[in-house]
Amino acid sequence: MRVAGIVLDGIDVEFAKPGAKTTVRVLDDINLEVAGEEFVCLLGPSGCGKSTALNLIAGFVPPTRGQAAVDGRPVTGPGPDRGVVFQDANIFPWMTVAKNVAFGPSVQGRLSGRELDERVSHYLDRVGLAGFGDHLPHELSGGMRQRVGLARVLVNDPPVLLMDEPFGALDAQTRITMQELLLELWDRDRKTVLFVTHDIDEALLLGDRVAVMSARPGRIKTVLDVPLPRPRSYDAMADPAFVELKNRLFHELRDEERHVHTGEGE
Ligand SMILES: Nc1ncnc2c1ncn2[C@@H]1O[C@H](COP(=O)(O)OP(=O)(O)OP(=O)(O)O)[C@@H](O)[C@H]1O
Repeated sequence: MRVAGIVLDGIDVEFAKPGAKTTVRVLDDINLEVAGEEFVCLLGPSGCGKSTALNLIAGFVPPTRGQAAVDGRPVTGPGPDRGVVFQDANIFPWMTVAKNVAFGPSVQGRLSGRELDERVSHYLDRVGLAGFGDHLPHELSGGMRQRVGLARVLVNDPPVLLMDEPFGALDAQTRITMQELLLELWDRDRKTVLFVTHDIDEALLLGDRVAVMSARPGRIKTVLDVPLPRPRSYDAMADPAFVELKNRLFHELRDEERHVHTGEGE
């Protein structure tokens, strides 16, 4: 099956300044193509517009200029072809894990009760939560809640996954476990992924390419290939190619952080 790609073509996004009649430009002439089944990480300093770019592809934010397209169709709003995973797992606290995962497909109403149960247990199994279907979210750790968040999106089988720092709130060890889980899921069931992060290790461990954004207004400053073999695991971080790329990205990001702190580009 051909999987949808993403195209950002000449995108500007401007927001109204609170209390003023002027606008502030957050994204400036963003051009980026993510091929079908490609995993691209969007890396940049805080406030450079990474989430805005992701929200634009998700259809939550309209462009001021330019156009975003998924699978060749212009993005005009949210749609089932794009699954979005946020830092906060975004799960309903009053529903069991299984009911949370079943929520999307049950709203669509296309599956029989039995098909839905099978699908939910399949995805719970895939994210390592077999046996936790009856638990309530408050009974789970942060990592487990994020597994539920992933299953909730994967169960709809969207061809495109948009992930906004999904592991950003987790402790270091859990974060690595979740990164390895995502690698394993993606290796088996390729999707087109745009993954926002400000963590260089995470970007290099996960991505086929890393697009580095400049400080505000956000532009795509550099796009690096990550030629590390797959399947990857945490051990990839010891690869000399990883260390070299990390060094390059560190300097790219440090330059941009300096712009943030000196107010350049505002
Ligand atoms: N809806 C909005 N209205 C006005 N300003 C906004 C809106 N959304 C984002 N911004 C501003 O746009 C800028 C970029 O925000 P965005 O969240 O996209 O950056 P980011 O790179 O994801 O940041 P971080 O890494 O800190 O999460 C920020 O200055 C933010 O305050």
